[in-house]
This record gives sequence, structure tokens and C-alpha cells, in this order.
Amino acid sequence: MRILGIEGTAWAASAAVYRFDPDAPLDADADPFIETDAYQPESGGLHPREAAEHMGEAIPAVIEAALDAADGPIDAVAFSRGPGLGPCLRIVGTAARALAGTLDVPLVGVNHMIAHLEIGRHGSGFDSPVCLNASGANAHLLGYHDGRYRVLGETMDTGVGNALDKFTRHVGWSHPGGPKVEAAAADGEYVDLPYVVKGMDFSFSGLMSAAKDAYDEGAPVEDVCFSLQETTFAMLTEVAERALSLTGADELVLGGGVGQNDRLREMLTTMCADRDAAFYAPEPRFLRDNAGMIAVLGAKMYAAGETVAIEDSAVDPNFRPDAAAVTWRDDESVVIDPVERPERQGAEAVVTVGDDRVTKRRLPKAYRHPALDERLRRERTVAEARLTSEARRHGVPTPVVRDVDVPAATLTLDRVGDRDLGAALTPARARAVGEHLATLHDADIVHGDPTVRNVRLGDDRVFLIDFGLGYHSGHVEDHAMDCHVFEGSVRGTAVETDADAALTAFESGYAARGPEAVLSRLRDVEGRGRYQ
Ligand SMILES: C[C@@H](O)[C@H](NC(=O)OP(=O)(O)OC[C@H]1O[C@@H](n2cnc3c(N)ncnc32)[C@H](O)[C@@H]1O)C(=O)O
Ligand SMILES: Nc1ncnc2c1ncn2[C@@H]1O[C@H](COP(=O)(O)OP(=O)(O)OP(=O)(O)O)[C@@H](O)[C@H]1O
Ligand SMILES: [Fe+2]
Repeated sequence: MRILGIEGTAWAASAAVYRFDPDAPLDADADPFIETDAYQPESGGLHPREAAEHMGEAIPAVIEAALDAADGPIDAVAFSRGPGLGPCLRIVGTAARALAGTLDVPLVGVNHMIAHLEIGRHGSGFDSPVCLNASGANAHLLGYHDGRYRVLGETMDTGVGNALDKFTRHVGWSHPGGPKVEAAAADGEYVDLPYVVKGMDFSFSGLMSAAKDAYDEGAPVEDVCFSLQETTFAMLTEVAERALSLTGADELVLGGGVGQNDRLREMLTTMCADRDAAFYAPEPRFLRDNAGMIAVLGAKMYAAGETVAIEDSAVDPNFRPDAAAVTWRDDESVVIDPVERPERQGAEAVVTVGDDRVTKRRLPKAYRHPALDERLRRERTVAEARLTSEARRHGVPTPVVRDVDVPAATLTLDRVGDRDLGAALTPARARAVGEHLATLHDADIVHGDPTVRNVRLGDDRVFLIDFGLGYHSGHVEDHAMDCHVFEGSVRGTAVETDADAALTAFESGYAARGPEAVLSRLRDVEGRGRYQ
């Protein structure tokens, strides 16, 4: 069989043909033919109108080249339905419908972000990886769970490539900026920049403003580029490690154009090796936008009967990866391990659990620059000690802190509970988490990482642990983010009906003690389209 794939969400006008045997497992070595015509802006960043003009001009020829290479009949036409720039998507949608009509074959509507993930799963042969998408307009972590790709974490503002591109625009370099940052970084030295991770979500806006300011104030551009890479990629690597830790997965794949960066791949390789996880990054032509990934996912969807009628095939510029039902696979990624082990490797620390006491050591992370590593381990050890105690004074059950050794980044805590919430979620327990978070927020404390792994269950009490990402804030936005982190961790690990019941209870617990404004901001946070 032959699937023709068409990609055109932004800069890449691309078409591909993928041949496969529908009666055999997909062959990871069978190479799609790919033809791409890239849009290169004359100045500044991507202009949506110019990008669409380029798309309109370039698409017919790349499709022609793919049809020539097909060397036989096409069985289906797959195209990127979104997310992406509306004007580009509409051109590609129209071309795909016309072609499917002319060839009289079915149409397959592909989610571009899922395609970035599936091409890695396909190439690696992994069963159930967590996927880090590091692309221009997006940055997020996906894990397959309960019939969908769940968004375990994502950028709260711009995509990672766009963030780098904005910095290079500021210093007058041409688009795309990512490769230029990488080249300049080779001669740079480290300077401190803001590092923002909230649970498995993260933000680049403060970091990029600080980088621009540093440059404007005379810091050598090589140093800023070096530090931008060190900081941005350490954030992505950290959240990827958190996602592995939360879901119990031991495979990671990378997708997206920023994945072409050697330093990012090096950090992910180191992180995975240190926790005995397998890592796979596709070759560059499958990382950046390309129709090969659309054709390969198109083949899987087609084989599963996932075609779309012309009248239902409208494009969607905000097509989120968790909006697509995944009908072409039936295994499961999330394996919550309910066994209480005496030594646990969390995402950040090694925790040794004794009869009454627990020792938590934040060991150095080899993937991070030593200066950044030192700073994070110290700041988080101090924050955890302080906020764990402060929370308890406000009536939230937390472990008593027995000892703090800041230079060794080590805490000794009372042992609390006998299970993590992830292993035994109920509405009543989720409700208690809602009450506890509202109590913290009322005292201007943000937990920073309230996932189901950071809630411990005692006989009749629900404890919050792991305040290392916590800080003081009275802002509604920060309080809503805390709730968002909890809800994301429930959605990413519990089956839908259990998650629905738990989150209803969580929100009613929150509402009983906290202001309505936080829950309504939570709806805004969830609804924000992040394609910008
Ligand atoms: C929706 C779709 O249109 C969008 N596609 C996209 O952003 O193109 P992609 O090919 O995945 O990524 C392009 C980005 O990748 C960055 N990039 C390319 N090479 C890089 C490198 N060596 N280091 C860092 N960034 C790099 C570029 O600067 C640019 O921002 C997306 O996937 O988000
Ligand atoms: N005080 C405690 N009492 C009992 N168990 C604990 C305690 N502190 C930690 N644990 C156990 O160790 C695990 C990891 O601890 P913690 O979350 O503090 O580390 P971490 O490295 O920050 O992990 P992650 O970032 O993955 O949540 C917890 O999920 C819990 O099972
Ligand atoms: Fe992309």
C-alpha cells in the first residue's frame, strides 16, 4: 500500500510517500520518500501571509514529486489538520481534498504534534514512550494513557523554537535562530538566567526577556546563547525526567525541529542513561517539520480505519494532541508502581525510606551545567525545608523536618503515610488535596509541584510532600497553576471516569476553602491556545 502525506502547518511545504504492507507490522526501516520546499523569510520571523503565499506556490510541485516517486497507485491521502497557521493549513487541506477526490481514495486527517511523536515511536520500536516535542511553535510532553495522548506538561507561553528565534531577532540575526544560537554557544560561558518549571509545565517568557536584557547590557552574545541553551534545555530535560518518574515509563523519544540541537540531545541522553531509561531521537529530517511523519502516522491511522469524510475534514489551527482519539494502538504507557520501595529515585532526588525517617538527597544531575545544578539543588533544598514547616503551621499535614544539610542538598524528614495518592486515588482524598491547596494559597504559599506522587496517604490523613518547587505568592494565576498541575497529573495517570470523579471532588474541596476566582482562572489556563 502507498500513503501520500502532505505537511504544511507553517514553513515546510512537504509531500511524502510511504509504502507499507497492511498485513505486516510497520517496518521501521522502510523509508518514506520526502520532498520539501522551505519558506525562508526575507527579514524578521515567519509572516503568516507570506508563509501562506509560499505554501500555495510550493505545494503543487512537492506533491507532483511525491506522486512521481510513488511509482504505483496511492491508497490514501494523509494531511496535517493542525495545529498550525490557519492560512497555511487551509491551503494544504484544500490540496489534500482535491487530490483525494481526483484519485478517488480516502482522506486521513493527521494531528501534526502526534505525528512528531509517532515518527519517534516508529523509528525506535519502543512500546510506550513518553515523548518530548521540542518544536518551533510548541513544547510539550505527551504520554499515551486511556485511549489518548495526554499532555503531561507544556509551555505556558511560547514554543521553544519561537523563544530562541525571538532572541536572535532581537540581536539582528536571520530566521531561523535556533541553529545560530547553537553555533554561537560553542564559544560561550555560563551566566545565570531565570529557570521556571511548575510541575511538568514551564515558561520561557521571563527567561527570554532576561536574555535580551543581558545582551543589551553588554554581555557577550556567545555567553547569552550558551546560557540560553543550558537553561532552556535543562528545563526541558527536567520536565521529561519528571514525566518518566510520574508515569513509571522507561522510554523517551524526542520530536520537533529544536531536537536537531546536539546539546539538547546530549542532555536527554545523559538524563535517560542515569535513570536506566532508553532514549531515541529520530534523524534530523524526521525531527523538523516533514511530510514523512504525516505519511507514516497516516498509514497507521488508515490501517486502523481512521479516515475522514471530506465534509468533516476542516482544518483546526488549535488542534490539541489530546483532542484526537487514538484508535491505532491499544497498549498502555502509565504503569504506576504501587510497591513501597526502601530506596526511590524520584525525578529530582534519591529518597531512602526508613522506619520512621526519610532521607532525601538531591544528587548532582550530570546533564546540567554545574553552576545551574548547584543553584537549583541549594534553592530547592532551602525552599523545601522552609515551606514544608510553614505549611504545617497553617494546618496542612506535612512531614516534620528533622535536619537540613544545605551544602549536601540533603533533608531528613519524618516518614508520613503508607502510599502515594497515585496508587490509591479516591474522590475523598482528592477533595482533601483541594482543601489543603486552598489553605496553602490563603497563606500565600504555592506548592509548585502538587502531583499525585507528592501526596501521601496515612490512615486518616492526606499529607503534602516535596515542596522543593514551592514559593510565596498571592497571585490568582500562580494558585490556578498549582491546581492545574494537580489536575494534569490526575488526567495523566487515572482512567477518565476516575479522574472525572476525583477532579470534581478536588474542586469542591478547593471551593470550600478558597476563592472562586482561582477555579475560574483554572478554566482560562486550560483553554489557552498555545499556538503563537
Ligand atoms: C505547528 C508546526 O508548524 C510547528 N513547526 C515548527 O515549529 O517547525 P519545526 O521544524 O518543528 O521547528 C522549527 C524550529 O526549530 C528551531 N531549530 C532548528 N534547528 C535548531 C537547532 N540546531 N537548535 C535549536 N533550534 C533549532 C528553529 O529555530 C525553529 O524555531 C510545530 O511543530 O510546533
Ligand atoms: N516524608 C516522606 N514519607 C514517606 N514517603 C516519602 C516521604 N518523602 C518522600 N517519600 C517517598 O519518596 C517519593 C519521592 O519523594 P519526593 O517526591 O520528595 O522526591 P522527588 O525526587 O522530588 O520526586 P518527584 O519529583 O518525582 O515527585 C515520594 O513519591 C514518596 O513515595
Ligand atoms: Fe512541527
